[in-house]
Amino acid sequence: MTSRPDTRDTPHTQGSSGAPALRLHGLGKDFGSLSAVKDVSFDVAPGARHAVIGPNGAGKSTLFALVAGALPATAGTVMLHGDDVTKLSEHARARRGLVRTFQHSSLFLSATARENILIAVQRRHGVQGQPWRAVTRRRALLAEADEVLEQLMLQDRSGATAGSLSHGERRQLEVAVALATRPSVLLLDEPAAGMSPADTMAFQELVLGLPAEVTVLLVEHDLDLVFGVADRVTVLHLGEHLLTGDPDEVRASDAVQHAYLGAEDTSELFLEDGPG
Ligand SMILES: Nc1ncnc2c1ncn2[C@@H]1O[C@H](COP(=O)(O)OP(=O)(O)OP(=O)(O)O)[C@@H](O)[C@H]1O
Repeated sequence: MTSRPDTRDTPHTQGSSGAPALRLHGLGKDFGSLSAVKDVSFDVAPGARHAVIGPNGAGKSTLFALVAGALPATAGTVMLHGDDVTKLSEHARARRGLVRTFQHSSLFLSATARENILIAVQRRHGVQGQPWRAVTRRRALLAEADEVLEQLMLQDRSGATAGSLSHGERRQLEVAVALATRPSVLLLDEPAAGMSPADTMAFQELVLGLPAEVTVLLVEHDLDLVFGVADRVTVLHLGEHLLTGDPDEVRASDAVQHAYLGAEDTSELFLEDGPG
C-alpha cells in the first residue's frame, strides 16, 4: 500500500517533467440535460497568467469549479503538473498546490488581516488548533505572514480587522490568504466582481506583482483586468472552447467578437490603451 507524502511543510513544486501546470482534457459537466461545459481542452503553462473569459452563461464558473474540485466532472480529466487530480477533492487538490480564492469571502471578519494570513500559514505548517501553543515557532510563522502582507501591499492594514477593510482590500487579503498556503497554481474567481475601477487597477498591479513561479488561472468578466494581466486567454462560448491564444489573437478574433456581442457593433469591446 502506498501513501501520499505529506507536503504541508514543503513548498509546492512546478512538477518535474516539463508538464503543463494544468492540462484540461475533454472536460465536461452536465446539469441534467444542460451541458454547461462541453469537451473543453487546453493547457496552462507553468508561470502563466492565464485568463478564462466568455459571455454570460459561457460556463466559466462551472469550469472554474471543475478545476478547483468543487464540482465533479461528468467527463474528461484535470492534470496538475502531469498528475491526474480529476478524482481528488478540492481539499486534496489544495494540498497539492492548486488553491483557489473565493468569489464570496471566506475571511474571518473579526480577525485582523495579519491573523487571517497567519491562520493560513499555521495550517500549512500543520499547527492549526494549537495556534498560540507553538510559541517557539510563532516568530517564524509571524515573519512568514508579514512577508505575505508585504507581497500583497497590505502591511499598512496589518492590524485592521478583515471586516473593516474595503471591498478591494478584502479581495487583496483573500489572495494573500491563498498565497500563504504557497500554491503552485492560484485560481482567481472573478476577483474584480463588485470592485471600483480604482480597486480594479490596484488589483491588476497586485496580480502583476505575484511571484513569477506561481501559475495564475483567472476567471473574470472585467476585460480590462484580463487584458491588463493575462499572457494567455481562453474563450468559452455556450460551454465550448472557442479559442485559446495570446491577448492579441483573442482581440482580433471575429469569432470571439461575435460570441460576445452577436451581430452588434463590436468596435469597442476590446479597447486598446489610449484615447477611445
Ligand atoms: N448548479 C447548476 N445547475 C443547473 N444549471 C447550472 C448550474 N450552474 C450553472 N448552470 C448553468 O450552466 C450554464 C453555465 O453557467 P456558468 O455559471 O458556468 O456560466 P458563466 O460563464 O460563469 O456565467 P456568468 O458569466 O453569467 O457568471 C448556464 O446556462 C447556467 O445556467
